[in-house]
Amino acid sequence: MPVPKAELHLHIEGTLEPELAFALAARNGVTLPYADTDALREAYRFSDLQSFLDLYYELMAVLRTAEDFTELADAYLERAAAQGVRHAEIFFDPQAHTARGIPIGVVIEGLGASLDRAEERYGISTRLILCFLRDESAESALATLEAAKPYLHRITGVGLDSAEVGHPPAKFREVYEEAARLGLRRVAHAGEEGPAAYVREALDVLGVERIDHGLRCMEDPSLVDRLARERVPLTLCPFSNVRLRVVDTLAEHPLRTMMSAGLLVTVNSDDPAYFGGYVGDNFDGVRDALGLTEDQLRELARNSFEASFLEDDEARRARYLAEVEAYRFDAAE
Ligand SMILES: Nc1ncnc2[nH]cnc12
Ligand SMILES: [Zn+2]
Repeated sequence: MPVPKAELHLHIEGTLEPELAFALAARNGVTLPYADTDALREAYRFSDLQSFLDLYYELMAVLRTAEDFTELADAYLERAAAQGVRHAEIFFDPQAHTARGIPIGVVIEGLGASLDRAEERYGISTRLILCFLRDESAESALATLEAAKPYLHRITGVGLDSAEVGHPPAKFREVYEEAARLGLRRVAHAGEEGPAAYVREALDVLGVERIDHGLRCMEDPSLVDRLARERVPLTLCPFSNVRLRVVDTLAEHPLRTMMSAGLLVTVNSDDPAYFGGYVGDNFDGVRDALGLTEDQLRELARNSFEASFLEDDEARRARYLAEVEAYRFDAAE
């Protein structure tokens, strides 16, 4: 069994595997502009974040009913469990669905039906994080949070994703203030393609507790010092960074340098159906490409639970951390 871990940066729509996409397309009478799953996989060659997002939003057309969202989450949880995931904090993009006429309640209740039985079926505890699309307007983000109010019992926090450059965090000050008033936790993608200044802005203007990606903080040494001192978690996604050309190769990924700088980093899969692997595959990939030691892998697993939003269940966090300490790498596989 792989090392126990939490996954903290995972877009549920990014777990849509080609086989499920075609099955849902057939069920819902949606025509995809690809002949078959092989032709679709051929399209998974990305030049940057936007070229990925174009396909990611296009394929969402197959998700129409609550059952579709339940099936999508079930498929992710099953794969995640097999890769050692014990806790998952799952992003979803409501505006990508409401824009197609799918009510937000269908999305949340569909995902919720899967998450309600995740512990019993897959041994995974879960949280749901509602993300705003940063290339949509601030008003649209506010309307989305308003529409989510009947479902807040299912939502732990808010996030910010989609095309980063040109959409700085400060654009969403008001909706993050409202989210804080509602008692929601706050995270944001920053420093993936955008500059280190966006990471600072996410902390200072949006009050986020974790940064998703955050890679480009490395261009600003005083920001690195601050992130390390304040123990702000960074949810890294190594396979994603290679596929979206944020880094050239896995061997050049700054993960190790970031750990050495004292940063609280975690390893995650982002959009595993598109980027060549789930979170355990990302762990194996960086272990091999960067020559990580067992101690470093254990540190990454420990970090994932420390960075998780388990403050409402510290007993569970302690149990997971004990599992990490008891794990024997030499007995694996
Ligand atoms: N890596 C990523 N960056 C920004 N938005 C996303 N939405 C899904 N994956 C994303
Ligand atoms: Zn992401």
